[in-house]
Amino acid sequence: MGGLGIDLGTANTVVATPEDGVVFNEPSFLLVREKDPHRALAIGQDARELVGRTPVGITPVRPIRDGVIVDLESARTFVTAVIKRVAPHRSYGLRPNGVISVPAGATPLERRAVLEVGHEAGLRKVGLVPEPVAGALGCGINPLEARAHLVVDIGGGTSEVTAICFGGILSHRSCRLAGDELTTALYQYLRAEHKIVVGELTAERAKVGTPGTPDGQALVVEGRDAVTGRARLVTLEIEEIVEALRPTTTGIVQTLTDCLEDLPAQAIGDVMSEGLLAIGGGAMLRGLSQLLEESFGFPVKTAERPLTCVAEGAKACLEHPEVVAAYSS
Ligand SMILES: Nc1ncnc2c1ncn2[C@@H]1O[C@H](COP(=O)(O)OP(=O)(O)OP(=O)(O)O)[C@@H](O)[C@H]1O
Repeated sequence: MGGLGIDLGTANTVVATPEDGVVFNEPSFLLVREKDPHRALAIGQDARELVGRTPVGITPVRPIRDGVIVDLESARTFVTAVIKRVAPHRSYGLRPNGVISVPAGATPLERRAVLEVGHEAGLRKVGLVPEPVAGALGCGINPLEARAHLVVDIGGGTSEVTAICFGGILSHRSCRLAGDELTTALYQYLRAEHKIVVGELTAERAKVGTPGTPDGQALVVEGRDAVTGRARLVTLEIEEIVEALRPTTTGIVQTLTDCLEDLPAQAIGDVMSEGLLAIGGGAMLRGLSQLLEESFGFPVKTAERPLTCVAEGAKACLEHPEVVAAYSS
């Protein structure tokens, strides 16, 4: 059976299909003409690259904030363009079915907005699944078994901590301390401590690290001196980055603590023996899994593919509608 598993994220949108796996994995950005907001000029990476250098009359839009749709019209334009991009090459028939992930804490109104956008963007049947449930499924965990699983999803806009068991949510907490906030914290640290102003993309690169370089290697960051305005380089040791981000990561630890406090004792036993599953791009932050293990004393397993496991789980739901049905309320 065909169809699309869709993770509509604040930072990235990922689409997976049963036939081909991940077929779209790009930033949730859209570029439109102000006079014609229904037509996408560019989406994803192409649109993201133009941020900060768009000509007059053209606007970059992020239709998703904190995991939920903030602008129905641009979300519809964005999702329609994404489906057009991934669907023509495949034999889905005219209107593919879709399962879309939503934050576990989404309100009924926010869930309805996603359903509406899915239908209007051309999907035939649309199912919704909570992100931690999809993420767990995408990592090979059965979210219907009679055993508690604790999932932390550190995305672009929010960190969500959710305990799931037997088709239901045991406890859930979320905070707005996630990838975007970590990037902002690093930007502010560089300005305050090193008197250097960097671009958003530079701060993001410093947070993520350079692919292919060893984890402990220092980073050289380029920016503008806050006083003289001249270009300047700063070398940042990894330990310094970890410390600069400490106030934000401590907030994420607090959210986990709050969620654990709501858990029944029997479920705590499951979590102690099985540990915590960390998903979302922020789960790859250097030093984070060690911090969580030190704070809670149980193992932390970072997903093998933290950025795509939610879409892969949503795709798996196409073949397991019982998961969508169980977690639909
Ligand atoms: N190696 C890395 N280290 C730290 N952060 C990373 C790394 N790779 C990606 N990120 C961050 O992960 C975030 C994106 O994660 P993800 O795609 O899971 O979020 P999202 O699903 O779009 O957001 P949300 O769940 O809030 O809607 C970005 O802030 C990005 O900077």
